[in-house]
Amino acid sequence: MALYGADNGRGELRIHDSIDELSTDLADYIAELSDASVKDRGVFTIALSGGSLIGLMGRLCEAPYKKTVDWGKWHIFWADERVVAKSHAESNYKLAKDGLLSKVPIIPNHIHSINDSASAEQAAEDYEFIVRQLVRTRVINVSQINDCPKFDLIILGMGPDGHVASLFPNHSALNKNDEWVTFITDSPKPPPERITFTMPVLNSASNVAVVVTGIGKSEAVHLAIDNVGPNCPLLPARMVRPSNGKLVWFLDKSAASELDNFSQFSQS
Ligand SMILES: O=C(O)[C@H](O)[C@@H](O)[C@H](O)[C@H](O)COP(=O)(O)O
Repeated sequence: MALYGADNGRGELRIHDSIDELSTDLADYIAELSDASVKDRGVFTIALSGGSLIGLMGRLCEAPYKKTVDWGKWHIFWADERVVAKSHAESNYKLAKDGLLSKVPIIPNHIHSINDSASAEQAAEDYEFIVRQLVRTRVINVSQINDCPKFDLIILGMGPDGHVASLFPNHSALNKNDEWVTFITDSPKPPPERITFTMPVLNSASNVAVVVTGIGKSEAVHLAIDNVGPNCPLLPARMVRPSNGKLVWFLDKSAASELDNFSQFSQS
């Protein structure tokens, strides 16, 4: 059974007994957002990350979602990407293509992948150009607050160090406020070269989901969500607070186990 924590200002918590249950809830959530967005604007813009997330989204390729989701209206982006060839085992594009995109009828030119034959710096510049074009043509919504792109959904994983997308703790990319897409060449998590949406873009989305499983991330979940006082290290995941959107955490019990109110959730 899914256990829903109250929103403490750091997002809605959806804590699940099993990975299986989490995957179904995640598929329901994405399908509902897609329906609402297609009804409202005729498109659904979703930005993916890499890692275990794509496997957890796998339920979307199964019944009933495979038939009921309006895949032709989806536009796919990457909140972050490793700067490697699209055919490379480390490519987030390849991961998503093999695990999801090749199994559902998404229109090929709605899949907005990076320029994989350029340097990290050039790839970031090119990707921002693509996003700007689609903002101009209103495929991607725009935030009235800061003119940033307003994706219908940005879906993130989180590392045990609290990184999201390719925004790592204590890295200068975390403070980039004047660009939509930036690059790094020294990622602590391999491979080193990556491009990533900046924090203002993450926080401009209509919906942000952070999907985290496993005991190895429980401390970072605690630091990202609980009130941990002024000496708390500045975790990228804690900085995710959509200014005019909704944040939802999808956690399994292991990842949630160090939350201050975990015992309360587990009894509800
Ligand atoms: O390309 C990447 O490496 C990412 O987008 C990264 O932010 C990832 O989502 C987290 O590191 C969680 O990855 P895991 O779920 O595999 O631990």
